[in-house]
Amino acid sequence: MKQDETMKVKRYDDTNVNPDFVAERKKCTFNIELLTNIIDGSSYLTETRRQAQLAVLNNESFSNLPDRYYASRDEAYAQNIRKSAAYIKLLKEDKSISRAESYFMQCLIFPNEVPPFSLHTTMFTPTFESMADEEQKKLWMPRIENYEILGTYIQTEMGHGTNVRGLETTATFDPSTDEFIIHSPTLTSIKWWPGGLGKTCNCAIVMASLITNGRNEGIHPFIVQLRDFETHEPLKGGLTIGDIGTKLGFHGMDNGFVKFDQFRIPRRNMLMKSAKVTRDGTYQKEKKLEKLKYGSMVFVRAMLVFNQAGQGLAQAVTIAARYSCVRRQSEYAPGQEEPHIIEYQAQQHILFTELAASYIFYIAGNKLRELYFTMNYDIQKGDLSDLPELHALSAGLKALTLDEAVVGIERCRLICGGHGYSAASGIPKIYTEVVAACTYEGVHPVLYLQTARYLLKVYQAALLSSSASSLPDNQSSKYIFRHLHSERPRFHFPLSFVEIVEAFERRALMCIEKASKKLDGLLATGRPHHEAWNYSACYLIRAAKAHSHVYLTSSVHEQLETVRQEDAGVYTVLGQLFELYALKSIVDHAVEFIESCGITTDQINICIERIEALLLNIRPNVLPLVDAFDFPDRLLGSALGCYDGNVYQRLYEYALNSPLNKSTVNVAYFVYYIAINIS
Ligand SMILES: CCCCCCCC/C=C\CCCCCCCC(=O)SCCNC(=O)CCNC(=O)[C@H](O)C(C)(C)COP(=O)(O)OP(=O)(O)OC[C@H]1O[C@@H](n2cnc3c(N)ncnc32)[C@H](O)[C@@H]1OP(=O)(O)O
Ligand SMILES: Cc1cc2nc3c(=O)[nH]c(=O)nc-3n(C[C@H](O)[C@H](O)[C@H](O)COP(=O)(O)OP(=O)(O)OC[C@H]3O[C@@H](n4cnc5c(N)ncnc54)[C@H](O)[C@@H]3O)c2cc1C
Repeated sequence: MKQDETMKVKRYDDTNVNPDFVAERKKCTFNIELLTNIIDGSSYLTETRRQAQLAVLNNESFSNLPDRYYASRDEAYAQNIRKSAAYIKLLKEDKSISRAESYFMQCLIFPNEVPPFSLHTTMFTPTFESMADEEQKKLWMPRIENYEILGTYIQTEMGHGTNVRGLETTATFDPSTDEFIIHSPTLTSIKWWPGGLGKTCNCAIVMASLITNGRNEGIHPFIVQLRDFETHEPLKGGLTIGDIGTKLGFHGMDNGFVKFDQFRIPRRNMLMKSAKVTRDGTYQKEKKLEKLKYGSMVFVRAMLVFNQAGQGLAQAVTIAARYSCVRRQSEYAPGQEEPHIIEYQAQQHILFTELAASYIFYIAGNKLRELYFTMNYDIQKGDLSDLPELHALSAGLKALTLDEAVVGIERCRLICGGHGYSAASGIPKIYTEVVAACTYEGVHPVLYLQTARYLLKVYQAALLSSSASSLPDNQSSKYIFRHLHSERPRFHFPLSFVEIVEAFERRALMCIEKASKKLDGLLATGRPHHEAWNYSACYLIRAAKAHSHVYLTSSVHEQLETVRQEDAGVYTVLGQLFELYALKSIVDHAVEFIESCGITTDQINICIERIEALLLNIRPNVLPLVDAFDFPDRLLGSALGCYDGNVYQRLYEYALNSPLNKSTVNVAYFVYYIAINIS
């Protein structure tokens, strides 16, 4: 990115900071900058992010006016389009902007929003790059990279989302014209939900059932132009396109629908890397590459762990923590000043356990992102051996971390009392964005079941093997082999970090064993496989959750081992957060740990006591620990969570800006009450 000499705006306003915050920050016992570097991945990435954020703050085109919480849907969409145009213009003009820089910029330009063009970068382009053949890439990629083509990813239909194989849209090959005819045969086959489809994108990858020579060959991807490149009008020839209307959140996003009515596209618009239809209508496929078509779902699921679960929860925690250090309430000691609400143990228990969870999701999410890029390198070269592992891991972790994050975000809102319910707190916006991710890219029961399917296969393999050596080191399920053939250790309390990881592994192994037994038991009674599978779902889902917890604890433990060599202060606080998250999970799932690890209820009580001790340990560092996330105020968009702690002044300004305050007597009130009473 070109450096701008005129950069003047600071990321924080560090003048006029609330004195309570100054006192809180003095209590810090560790090096905040080092922790920030760990969260970002390196000091280089911290610096890159800060430069990118400064570039956004210094550029007036990226302002959030009209106020994002008062904007109507029309205004919210228009604002996103204005900012998108400025952002894309910048990317086109400054080719030195790296991928990382553009990512950091995008997060701040569209705070807690998925902007209308985002499907272009997260799904459309990756799917095209992965599924198109070399000739197709040469033809299309320059216009895709140049944003002349702005694409979305069209898969879900009004009647089918989860069951991708059940999609009804057809792409029938017509050899007389060398074209595919895309068609929505029913109301339920209308494509529904794709981001940016309603008003913004001019092209799309459309997933449809390929029919050639009278045979249905299953779901395949096609690149389809939807709008005229000059006028942006929907193309003629059988397209009805629109916006699907108001949703829980995503107000600035035009999630859309499209009905295809015998719409024709050239044969070569089918993406032909792993399967193709020749000029005479012959269908050929490379079976080994078949699952590549699901690749972009794996990509986004893997990214959502750090991007939505980690970052979303961390933002809500930052807001709740800062507010808790400002807000005073209730008489604690008779006759004395009201304490900050952070001093109440009940507040600490919620806040600090969510703080711990946000660190765990962030750090494990970063590791998963790295793993994705490492494994995907081979996958794209045609070696798909790591794909099942990557699919199982990303599906389970997407589900588990987002399930826990949305509950955590809501808990953070609740511990802010009444002001948490105001949009000005920033938390409602974070919640509506993050909870969307619980639905898109796959609903969670379905994703857990995908993970469980993989785990049972690994378990079966482990039963037949006597060592773990047959699994590569990067496989997260290697513990199944290791523990299946080894004695359960005696756990000592309080648990060491190494013991914590092993306890999670033992619990997961037990859940997998139980799921396997349940399934086998039902099969043994003569039930067909699909029925036995369905009635084992509760066991299978428990196994998938337990396995995902193993990845969270083991990957953060691995990070802790590195930090231990680097800095004692950071190691201590990160270790406290790790322990708190782990012990709370053990207490929450006590029955499973008692049964799998041979521990007692008394030992669970030791964990409960230890949690209380950890709350006291974490207390002095609470503000520095959220400062380490290094979120600019603009990203948080919160009167309660700003860096300077001037909560009440900002709340008052927010209220004064309410559109309802533009007049002293409201027009509607005048018309329906005063005018009627007068007559
Ligand atoms: C540094 C960069 C940072 C970037 C940051 C980015 C942040 C992003 C933030 C914000 C942007 C996002 C904005 C919104 C985007 C929203 C987009 C959408 O929502 S698009 C719609 C998604 N739709 C679903 O997810 C449907 C869910 N359904 C499915 O996934 C499948 O169809 C499923 C799993 C239910 C299929 O089930 P079956 O049983 O019918 O499977 P069969 O198709 O027959 O396949 C069976 C085999 O394929 C494997 N498989 C299934 N899915 C796989 C996959 N994804 N990858 C690999 N293998 C897969 C299975 O494990 C199985 O393998 P075996 O036979 O056991 O070996
Ligand atoms: C904000 C948002 C953005 C989106 N963006 C896009 C996009 O860009 N492109 C796109 O193509 N799609 C998009 N989607 C669609 C999204 O991917 C689907 O909504 C999602 O995959 C779920 O499908 P469905 O809505 O049909 O739910 P269904 O599949 O009908 O599921 C409904 C419920 O039934 C249960 N269920 C269903 N099947 C099973 C099963 N096999 N086992 C157990 N339980 C089951 C689950 O509880 C599930 O929640 C978006 C959705 C949202 C909310």
